[in-house]
Amino acid sequence: MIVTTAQLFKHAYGKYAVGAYNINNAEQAMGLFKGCIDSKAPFIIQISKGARKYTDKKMLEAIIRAADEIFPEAIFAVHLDHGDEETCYDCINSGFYSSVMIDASHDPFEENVAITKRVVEAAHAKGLSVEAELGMLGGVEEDIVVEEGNACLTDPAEAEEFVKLTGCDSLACAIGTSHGAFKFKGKQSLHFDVLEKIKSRMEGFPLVMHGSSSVPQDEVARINAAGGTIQDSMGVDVNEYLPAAKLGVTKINIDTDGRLVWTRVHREFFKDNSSAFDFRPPGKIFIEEYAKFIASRNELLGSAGQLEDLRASL
Ligand SMILES: O=C(CO)COP(=O)(O)O
Ligand SMILES: O=C[C@H](O)COP(=O)(O)O
Ligand SMILES: [Zn+2]
Ligand SMILES: [Zn+2]
Repeated sequence: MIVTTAQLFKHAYGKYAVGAYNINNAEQAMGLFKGCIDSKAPFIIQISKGARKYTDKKMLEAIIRAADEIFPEAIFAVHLDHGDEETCYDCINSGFYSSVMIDASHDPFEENVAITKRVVEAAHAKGLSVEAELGMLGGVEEDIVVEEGNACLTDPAEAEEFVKLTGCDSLACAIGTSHGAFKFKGKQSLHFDVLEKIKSRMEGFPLVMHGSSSVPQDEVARINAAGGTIQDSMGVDVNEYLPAAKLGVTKINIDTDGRLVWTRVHREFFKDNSSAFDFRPPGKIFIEEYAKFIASRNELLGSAGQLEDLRASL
């Protein structure tokens, strides 16, 4: 069942975070739905601009609608990830999306406010919610690369002002994470001090954490043992998901870690079966492994086991 992100956030706020997972194809959809049903968790499907172009946005929509029929117990929202203004309007008018993210965080503050305001107006007129972004994460997102030194944390006073000015429904804050597989050289903690300050100014307002993959070291080691050359790096400490959730982070975005599962499964499969050429055997393994990965993340986010309580509240 497709619901709004607002319904998911209302149930989760201050207690747990809803996992927001990017998908691009049928295998990811099957693994995601299976993992969320196995762990009894609500979830958010994220669709990036790149995912909309990978096969075709209509193909992805059809896959998700089919998954909804195959897994009738599932409760989820469909969200545009890192949208520009034009893509936001396309999604708002599609009748399929629950919410959109307008990411104008790379523009100056005033510009970010103006663009976000326009999207909020269009989205609210059709009953959709809007996630906006303030501050700048490091790493790679779509075609933008932000070097570590240029990333900047969200300013709590600015965040409060931004939300007042734009009327957005949730805010992606930069609290020390970055996109992609190359996050931190050593172990690093989230900036809980910044998060606490943001929360104290905006009690009850849902915050979003991007760049939340953990880049599991054993996963990277297995990929490299099977021929990969993924460089040494650390991700977000998974034990910090729940403390962040208690401070108002209601949506946690995880994409890279799922790609690492895909890479490990396929590298190992073809290393062990060098004459194989049927994509279905590794595809089947991937679906199972991705489902297990998703269930493990939902446990850490605290969303596991929330499905029936959420259903009763709708
Ligand atoms: O923020 C994300 C999608 O918007 C994903 O972050 P990761 O690259 O850490 O998985
Ligand atoms: O933040 C970006 C997401 O991980 C989506 O990545 P993508 O644009 O390669 O689909
Ligand atoms: Zn951004
Ligand atoms: Zn992101």
